[in-house]
Amino acid sequence: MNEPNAFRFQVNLGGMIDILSNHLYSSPKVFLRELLQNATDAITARRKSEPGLAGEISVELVGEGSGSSLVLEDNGVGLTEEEIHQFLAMIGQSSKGNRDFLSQEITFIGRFGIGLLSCFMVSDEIVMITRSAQEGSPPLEWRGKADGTYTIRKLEIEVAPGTKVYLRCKPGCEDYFTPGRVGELLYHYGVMLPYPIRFQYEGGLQTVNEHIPDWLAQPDVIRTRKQEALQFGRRLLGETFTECIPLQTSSGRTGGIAYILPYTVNLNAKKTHRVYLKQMLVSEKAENILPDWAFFVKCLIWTDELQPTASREGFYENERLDQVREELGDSIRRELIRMSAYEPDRLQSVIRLHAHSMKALAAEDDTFFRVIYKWLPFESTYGQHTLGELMERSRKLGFTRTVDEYRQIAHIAKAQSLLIINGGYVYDAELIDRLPEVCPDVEVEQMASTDVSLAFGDLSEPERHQYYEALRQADAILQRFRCRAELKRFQPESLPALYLASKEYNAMRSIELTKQESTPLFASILTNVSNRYHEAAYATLVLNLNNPMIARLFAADAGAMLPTALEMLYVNALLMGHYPLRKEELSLFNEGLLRLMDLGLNGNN
Ligand SMILES: Nc1ncnc2c1ncn2[C@@H]1O[C@H](COP(=O)(O)OP(=O)(O)OP(=O)(O)O)[C@@H](O)[C@H]1O
Repeated sequence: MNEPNAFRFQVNLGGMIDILSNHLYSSPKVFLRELLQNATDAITARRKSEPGLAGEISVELVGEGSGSSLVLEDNGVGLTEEEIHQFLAMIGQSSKGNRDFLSQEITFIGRFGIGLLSCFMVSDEIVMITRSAQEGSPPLEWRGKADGTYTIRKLEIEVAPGTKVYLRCKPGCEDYFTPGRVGELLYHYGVMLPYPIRFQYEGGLQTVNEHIPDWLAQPDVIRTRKQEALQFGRRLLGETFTECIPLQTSSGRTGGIAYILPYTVNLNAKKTHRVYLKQMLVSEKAENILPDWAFFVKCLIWTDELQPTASREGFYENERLDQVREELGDSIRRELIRMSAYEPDRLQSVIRLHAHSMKALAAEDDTFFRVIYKWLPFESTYGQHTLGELMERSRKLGFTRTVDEYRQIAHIAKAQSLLIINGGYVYDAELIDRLPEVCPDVEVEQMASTDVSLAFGDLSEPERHQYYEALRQADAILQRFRCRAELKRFQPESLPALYLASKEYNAMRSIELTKQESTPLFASILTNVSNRYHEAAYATLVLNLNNPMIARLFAADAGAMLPTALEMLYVNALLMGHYPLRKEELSLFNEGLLRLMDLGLNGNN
């Protein structure tokens, strides 16, 4: 039998570059990151056999904008001709040998063998002059083109070991070839690099990473040098901060600074942090490096133990990352606990801005909850207060589980000085529920709208007789809404009527509201469902005899006025309780209003 022919895959380099530039890298600017990274790796590799070598990276911009060139030189390990064929010209092949994703040892930053291709986003050709540090290696010139071809030639010149990369500005990329932009990007990516980077351009020379901040080795020093650390954060993250927290893992291999955001952020806000691997910025948008609750900080993190993904915009989810995330979270938690003991005012101002984050953390961590519960703010019928302040007012705290329930009873509870907390926002009810574990002398009780009726005063026997007939009429008027009328006395006087509904009734109401917006088929299914609730479903309109208008309505023979007045009171009570209105209730309100105006005008005539 004939052997099938074996062919090699061909790579369309143009297509490959398009994939990288449009789908892998967030912007062409990353070419400078990749070049700095290669230079750093090359120096690190050479220092393995020559530990005393002082690494150096120099960048030169010749000209500006179109027609200009950028040259990046390092005194690293260089490349032999064989290595060029094997690593440089082979896409996806790297000399850096740490492909093992589980490896704990990360010597080099690069490892995918694709980084250099990013240079094609800003230049049509990459020219490299390199001389390997191996004894007797000749200087070589490699020219790689975006069409996938390359040439190599030996050079008859004297050069020291190392590599020089030349890029000529491609039309449309002029912005990346100006001194301002190059200087800014070099700082951005290389400010923490251990090897000095010098940048030369027409009329200027600057050292990018003159002072490597010493909090890299010991993040704790920012406690005594806060202003410096805040300024560092402003330069790198472009925001003005007033608070920062040192971060460090137990291995000492990951550290950083967490800057507390000076404004309140949404629970779902994207959390992005800037991460330096081996002191080189690899990720500006790392999302997965801190616990979810830490959405109130923006961090600078440096590590030598995490594996970046090929795009560098995240890190591989593995046990190591889990541990780092946990320990960085611990650093933040510990600092907040420390503040509670020594700088409570500082902690309180953080809580005021980031209550949501603090509650998320307290919900997850009992110790933290015990430390900060007093300062957590809650909405209550006594206003917006911290739990500590509310507990000073009463050792018995009522709370609701939903915002709707709270709204339905807040006005009446307020009038009766009943302390009820709105537990409807995320984490709130959960935390209140746990309060007695922390403060055994505090009682908490979940309240439903039907519970406030406990504070209603019954009518006297003669009153009951007096209003019997009017109440019967009122009951009949409200029957079509499956609502009963009751006459009571309660506070505040200004509230004429209160709408109370059982859970079943509320369920039925919301099914009916959905029915009004559904297709006929779905509506008939919903009818079957809501029928199940009919038996148990009831609502009550409690009319307040303390209210002068209700007193007049029931005392006098209201006659023609009674049905309209009751319907209006019913709709008004629904609105006060924040219940959504059904179609017929809305039209009732409109018609009722007109009818009352009509009656009023006729009466006045
Ligand atoms: N300045 C340099 N000095 C020495 N060798 C270099 C230099 N730049 C590139 N190389 C060689 O070229 C290879 C390919 O580089 P490239 O940037 O494409 O990938 P990488 O750095 O290995 O991995 P990654 O894609 O993760 O950055 C490297 O593995 C290295 O062997």
